[in-house]
Parts: sequence; C-alpha cells; structure tokens
Amino acid sequence: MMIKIRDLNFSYRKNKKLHKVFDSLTVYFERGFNVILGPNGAGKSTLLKSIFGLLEYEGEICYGDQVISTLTRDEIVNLMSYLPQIDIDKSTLSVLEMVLLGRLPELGHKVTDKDLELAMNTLKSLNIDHLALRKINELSGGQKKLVFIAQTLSRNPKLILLDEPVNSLDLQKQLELCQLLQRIVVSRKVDIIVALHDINLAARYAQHIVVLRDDGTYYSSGLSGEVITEEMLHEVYGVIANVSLDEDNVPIVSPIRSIRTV
Ligand SMILES: Nc1ncnc2c1ncn2[C@@H]1O[C@H](COP(=O)(O)OP(=O)(O)OP(=O)(O)O)[C@@H](O)[C@H]1O
Repeated sequence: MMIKIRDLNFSYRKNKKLHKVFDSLTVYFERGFNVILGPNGAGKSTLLKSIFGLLEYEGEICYGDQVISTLTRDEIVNLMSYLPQIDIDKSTLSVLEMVLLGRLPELGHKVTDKDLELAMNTLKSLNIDHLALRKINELSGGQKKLVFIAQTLSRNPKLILLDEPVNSLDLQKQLELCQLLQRIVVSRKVDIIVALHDINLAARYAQHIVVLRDDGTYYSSGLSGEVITEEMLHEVYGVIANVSLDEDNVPIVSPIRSIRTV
C-alpha cells in the first residue's frame, strides 16, 4: 500500500455552517497508477487536497509509514506535487518560466542550462515545446492545462496528484497524457493518483481504482475489471450502461440512459 487513509473525517466550514464531506472514510491507494472515480461532489478533489495536506481533517493519512500530518509543508512539497482542478490562467509568464517555477524549491539563484534542459524535456514529453516562449494567458484551454501538467511533472516528485487532468484536452492528448503517466510510473517509479470522470480512460490505464459515492462514502476499489461493472454504474452514477470487455480484457462502458426521468 502506498497511501493509507484511516477514519478520515472532514467538513468544509462556510458561514459558520458545516458541510460534511467524509465521515470515517477508510481507503487505500497502491503503488503505481491510481484513479479516483465518483460523481460530481463525491469528494474526489477534497480527498486529493487532504492527501496534499491542504485541509484540516481528523483521522490519519499515511504515505508508506510516514504520517502526512506530521510532515512540514516543505517535506510534503518535496514528496508530492499536486495539480488542482482550477488553474490560475491569467498569468503573463511564458510557458517555459511557468514550468521552471514548478521547480522553484530546487532552483538555485541562477537558472542553469540543466534546469532549462529539464524544463524543455518535460515540455517535449507533452508535445508542447513549440509553445515554450508563448505567454500563458495567450494559450487555449487545453494548452494551458498541458503547461500546468508539465509544471507538476517537472518537479520530480515521488507522488503526483492530478485533479481531472484530461478535461479540456482533445482525444489524442487525453490518451497521450495517460500513456505518459503510465511511462513515468514505470521509468521514474513515481506513484500517481488521478481524479477522473472518464471511466473508459480509468478502465484502460488505472492499476487501482477507488470509487466514491456521491455522499463521500467508499463504494469499492480494485482492478478495473473488478470495479467497473454495470451494477456500479447503476448504483454510483445512476445510469444504465453496458459493460463489455475488449480484446485486452479491459472493460468498455457504453452508457445508455440515466435512471432518473428528466
Ligand atoms: N470550498 C468549499 N466550501 C464548501 N463546500 C465545498 C467546498 N469545496 C467543495 N465543497 C463541497 O464538498 C463536496 C465534495 O466536493 P469535491 O470538490 O471534493 O467533489 P468532487 O468529487 O471533486 O466533484 P467534481 O467531480 O464535481 O469536481 C461537494 O458537496 C461540494 O459541494
């Protein structure tokens, strides 16, 4: 087990009111490529933020045998990098500067050729090196997303947390990003946890899937073949869907209709 979450309790506080997201949630993630699935509002982003130490929760989150709440901010940032769902997109920095910024803790007073090479290599791996000198606020939504992903990857963390990284990417780039993540998991021995809405992408690439219900409770976890079932799609997402297996035994979901009448 890579991340172990035990008895997690968390509520957002707004105008003195509490909005409970997790009530004694116990769940774990494995080494490798993990995906969190669940409908809107299930708590996927909240779970990623909790792991990254951004929220004050009750319960325990461990990375290996380290209790994350006992780590300093610097220790957490050295260990993991986190791509939030909402990107700051008003920046007038260039793409290259933005990626370099991601490695700020490791950069010295001067940006060296090695730093530039690392940043350019990350841009190349996402096929956006040609955008290096363009300003962030002059890019398309998908291009911006890729820059933030490049920034997240360039930090060389042990654990990467990505919140819906594929939304606003075209089909080819969605697949390329998942393939790149798959490669990084193997070549850099990095672990990743991705919150996703695309169940077919999760089915194809995830080594371990965790499914949350819309009320933030645990529904199931395991390999895609175990987790992605017609029953789960009915009970968790409220849809009637066919699930078949392709030639690699990967489940393929064909949605038919919502169980709600609209
Ligand atoms: N800052 C906040 N203040 C109050 N409530 C919040 C806040 N952020 C999220 N919530 C609530 O907490 C619950 C979980 O939200 P979260 O964003 O973690 O869900 P999610 O699974 O990531 O959803 P989505 O798929 O729509 O991105 C939701 O009911 C949401 O309305």
